[in-house]
Amino acid sequence: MTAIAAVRCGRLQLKSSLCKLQNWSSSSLLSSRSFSDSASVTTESQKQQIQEASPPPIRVGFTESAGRGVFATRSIKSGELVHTAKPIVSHPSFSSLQNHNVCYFCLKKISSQHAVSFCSSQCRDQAQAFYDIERKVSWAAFDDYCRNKGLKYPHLVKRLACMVISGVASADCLDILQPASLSSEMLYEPYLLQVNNLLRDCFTLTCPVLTKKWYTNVLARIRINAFRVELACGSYEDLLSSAVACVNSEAAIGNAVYLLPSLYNHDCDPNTHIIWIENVDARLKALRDIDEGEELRICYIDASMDHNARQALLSAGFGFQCCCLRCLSGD
Ligand SMILES: C[S@@+](CC[C@H](N)C(=O)[O-])C[C@H]1O[C@@H](n2cnc3c(N)ncnc32)[C@H](O)[C@@H]1O
Repeated sequence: MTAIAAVRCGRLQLKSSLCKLQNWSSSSLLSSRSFSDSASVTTESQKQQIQEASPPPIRVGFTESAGRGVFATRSIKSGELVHTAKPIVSHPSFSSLQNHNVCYFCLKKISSQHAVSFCSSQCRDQAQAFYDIERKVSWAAFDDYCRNKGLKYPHLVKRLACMVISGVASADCLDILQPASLSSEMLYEPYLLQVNNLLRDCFTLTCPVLTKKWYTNVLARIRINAFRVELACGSYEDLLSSAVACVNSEAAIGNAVYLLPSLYNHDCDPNTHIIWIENVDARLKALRDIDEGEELRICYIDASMDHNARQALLSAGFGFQCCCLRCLSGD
């Protein structure tokens, strides 16, 4: 289903969801941060106050050809932090778990003896409810299968399932996001059935909402909305290569799905990028001056690829043909 079709099919639901999204202050998933790194702002506490006082200078609206998108409500300066976002769901990568080097909740770098460790008591507390569920189940078969097949999304589904069972997330929390169209061949791919069976078997204590339909719906949304989380190694600028989503990488510390960042459309010459400095909390920063009313777009893939490779990846991974100015120029 294309973006437009998805919007048409779910108009009523999307309208009410959009109203919720525009009500920034009531959304616990968004932090209302927006500030300029100007010289007049000198101290961290002043920055903090401004961040907390200002709503982000953006709104969600409909584009002409790419479904919903994010638009500037005022001019935004190059380098400005547009907003930050906490994930709806996240999970460390296999290599992070193997190397015991990230917090199991926020993905902050740590060094530990165990695959499951937390960087702070706050992270432990926030993870407690779903981790208690997770610990009741033996995941060995599920983990082995996913590792051998190189699958990362089922881990996001596994964590979301535990969050739903523990009551910290609702079963429909990803419904607002655009789903990928999963072809019938994909739906009946042996691995998908296998993972679904493994997941169902793991929940012998079963939650009635976690049906195969739930799993398929969640996976369809995760497929095009999950970000690969890669820390920016302390450098704030020149991070275009970090502004990628949904591509395989050994460097990734984990994967995560966010609400507002999922509504940014793609451009091969983006005006905004998404970066991670310390942990899974995402920062959306302007890459150049953006005019009021202009759409903010990020790059989903490695922008250094050539035209044909970019088009092929966007078509296969996200189901659209890119018509950005760079692609139209043949670059
Ligand atoms: C992560 S979502 C972005 C938000 C989406 N437009 C929505 O309404 O939820 C990715 C999807 O948006 C659409 N999209 C994003 N960038 C696009 C572009 N440059 N041209 C056409 N469609 C685009 C595609 O359908 C893609 O699968």
